[in-house]
Amino acid sequence: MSKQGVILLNLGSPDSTDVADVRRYLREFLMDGRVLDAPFPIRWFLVNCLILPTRPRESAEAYSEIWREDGSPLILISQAQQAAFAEKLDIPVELGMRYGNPSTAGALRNLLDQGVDDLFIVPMYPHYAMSSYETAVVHLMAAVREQKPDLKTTLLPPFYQDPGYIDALVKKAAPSIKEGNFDKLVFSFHGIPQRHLVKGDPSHDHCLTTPDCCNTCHPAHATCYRHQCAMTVEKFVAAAGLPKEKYMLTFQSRLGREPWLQPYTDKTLEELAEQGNKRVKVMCPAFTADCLETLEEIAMQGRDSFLEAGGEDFEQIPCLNESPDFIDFLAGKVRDWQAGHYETEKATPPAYVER
Ligand SMILES: C=CC1=C(C)c2cc3[nH]c(cc4nc(cc5[nH]c(cc1n2)c(C)c5CCC(=O)O)C(CCC(=O)O)=C4C)c(C)c3C=C
Ligand SMILES: [Fe+2]
Ligand SMILES: [Fe+2]
Repeated sequence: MSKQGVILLNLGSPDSTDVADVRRYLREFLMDGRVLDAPFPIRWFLVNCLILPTRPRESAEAYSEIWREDGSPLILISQAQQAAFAEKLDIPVELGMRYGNPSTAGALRNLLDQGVDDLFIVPMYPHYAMSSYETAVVHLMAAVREQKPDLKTTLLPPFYQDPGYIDALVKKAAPSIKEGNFDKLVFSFHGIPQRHLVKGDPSHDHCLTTPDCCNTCHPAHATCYRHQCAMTVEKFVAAAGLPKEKYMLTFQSRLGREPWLQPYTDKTLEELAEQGNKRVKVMCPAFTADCLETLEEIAMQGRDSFLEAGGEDFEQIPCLNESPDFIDFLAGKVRDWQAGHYETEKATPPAYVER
């Protein structure tokens, strides 16, 4: 008899708002070759000589604005998701962060200590990006190799257009949008460098080769973050019945000088206000838990710049967090796995025949 377990993966927060803790977290985050993908010596120079001397202080201040009495919102919300999830299932559920604590290796160890030998992996990212979904999974699989190479594992694919996820998003937004009392709903996704899209295109012949590449059927979309974000928006507005003039898709949180996915959220919010849009709602579907990027960058900085540019009413619609519809949706995925609806990763290669 095998023993099943679930691991939820997210990116993580610093342990506290102390500059030293934020520096340690940023070093781990930015030395990840899937986040800053320059060759190691250049990455080392960028991180240690250009970013770490100043950014930890600025980031620590930003974290202090959103920090709760008992810790980081991202960690606390993720733990609440874990608890809500565990209540729905009768198997162990652990939470592992890519950077910082609780660590992915520790979460795996806890599951193995409980005798788990069949693991369902749930990256809490609806969209595939090298710097979110991929790095979290690769990091876990390195821990699996170290701790129990023969562990049976099954991976939940990105769920960016799954009707259950879209339905949970629509229900979350409903109290804010159902009266139609807004000029624009902005879907703001965490950005990535444009270069990452091209790098992640397995066909080497699609992403960003034409302006509307994301609307053309192509196998590259299995790993195309921009396509997957656009699909989330398309499915959402179809389900919510929103006309084209009522919404926009933008990308936030850029870092460095190279071009990231556009349009940029910060510039768009100012432009919207300048064009006379008085009431704006923003939702951030790339995050399943509220965090620095939603609570500080959007709900504080975004609000300030929108109001300063002439806007009057601004709302950041909360992420899915521990909303019952979202937890039910994920619990349904676990039940599908338990019912054998996912293929296992084990495949027997054909015998090698010498010619
Ligand atoms: C959709 C999810 C995310 C993608 C894609 C992503 C890409 C990405 N991020 C950075 C740089 C930073 N991100 C930081 C924090 C952070 N990012 C995400 C999600 C995605 N990042 C989360 C959930 C968080 C954690 C927020 C929290 O509440 O703790 C940070 C640290 C904070 C700061 O100093 O701004 C950095 C730095 C890059 C460069 C990148 C793509 C290449
Ligand atoms: Fe990020
Ligand atoms: Fe694309």
